[in-house]
Amino acid sequence: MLRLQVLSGHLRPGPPGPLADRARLRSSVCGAAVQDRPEDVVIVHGRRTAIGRAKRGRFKDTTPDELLSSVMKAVLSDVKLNPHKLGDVCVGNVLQPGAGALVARVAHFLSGFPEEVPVFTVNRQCSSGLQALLNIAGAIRSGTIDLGLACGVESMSLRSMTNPGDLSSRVTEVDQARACLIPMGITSENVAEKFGISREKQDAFAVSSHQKAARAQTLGLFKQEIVPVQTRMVDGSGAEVEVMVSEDEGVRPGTSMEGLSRLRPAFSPDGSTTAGNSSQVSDGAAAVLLGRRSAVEALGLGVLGVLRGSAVVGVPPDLMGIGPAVAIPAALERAGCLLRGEAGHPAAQGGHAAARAEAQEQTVTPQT
Ligand SMILES: CC(=O)SCCNC(=O)CCNC(=O)[C@H](O)C(C)(C)COP(=O)(O)OP(=O)(O)OC[C@H]1O[C@@H](n2cnc3c(N)ncnc32)[C@H](O)[C@@H]1OP(=O)(O)O
Repeated sequence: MLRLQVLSGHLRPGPPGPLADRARLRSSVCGAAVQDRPEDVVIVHGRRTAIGRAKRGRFKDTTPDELLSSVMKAVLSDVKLNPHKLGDVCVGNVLQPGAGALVARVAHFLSGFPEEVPVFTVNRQCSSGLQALLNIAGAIRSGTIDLGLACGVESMSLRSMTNPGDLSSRVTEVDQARACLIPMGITSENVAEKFGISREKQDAFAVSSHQKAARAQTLGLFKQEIVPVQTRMVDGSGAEVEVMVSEDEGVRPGTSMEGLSRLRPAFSPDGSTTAGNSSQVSDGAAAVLLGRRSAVEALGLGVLGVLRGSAVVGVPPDLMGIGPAVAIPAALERAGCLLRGEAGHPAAQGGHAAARAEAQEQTVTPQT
């Protein structure tokens, strides 16, 4: 939707700006490179829940199957598609048992989807939802299915990140295996140190990010994509109350450099990663409907975008946050897209939060 159009705008030559319509989308660098083909994998529609603050927000007592079901139903109902038309459903998840396989199938039936439509789940850590999208796209490309639903869901309120599960006692004998056990906050510190990303730079990025999100909220730009969810939560007095969740909870419009500078490092006494410049712990879900262009057009559905290419690249576990800085240039190259700036920027070769932002600033101009 709007977000897709803005991202495509980043890839156009000249100053970035929102694309007004589909014709302009097609004239973007990626779009111009390839003509429409019946076998294109296209994006039809997508919705998400609001992002709740884990453990303290209004989704803290909502189970992930309910979050997931709300977006699964909304996407199909928006485009008036009978769920029987879905060839497959893939759900990305990290923390729920078995990557949320049971959560996904329960959500499927809570949504009123038929049993003939299968569901599977995938865990590629932070990229699990994206991987779900690639799995559905792959099945469309191979001719296995015509249409599919790619989703992602997480409840960080109801599950913890701390239990690594059963691992060999030899995990400490192999450096890279041992590095897989490093907490993510420390990997952020490693990235900041390796790429010289100062506390000031991280705080500045956080301020800019909160400002953009607050402005978008004020302008109502997220309304189109957020599915309002009616749920229940236990409030401070212990009473169960009914709530409607329709706005992201992590946005702090009053965020300032001065306020952020007062926060203590969250993971290491001498570190630079704080509660203010970290990714937050959150609860939420999203779903995207994909299909082969020929099947989508035969059903009279619209096309929001085309999946031109994708790439997955492994990175050192102790620097795991740099993933997007390496994978984005690789994906754009595979898609035949041009990058604004230089794909060879040092942080693009190997960046967490601000480092990743640094690389992206050099390759994809941030929207103001
Ligand atoms: C590839 C990937 O993305 S991997 C990432 C996976 N996710 C993670 O690793 C999660 C990392 N983040 C975390 O673990 C947590 O967010 C932490 C540990 C950094 C912080 O957790 P919390 O202490 O619960 O953070 P919380 O958001 O509640 O903020 C704590 C306090 O910091 C201060 N604070 C936080 N943000 C701001 C801000 N923008 N401006 C000013 N003060 C702030 C406030 O005083 C806040 O207390 P309040 O909510 O009562 O006002």
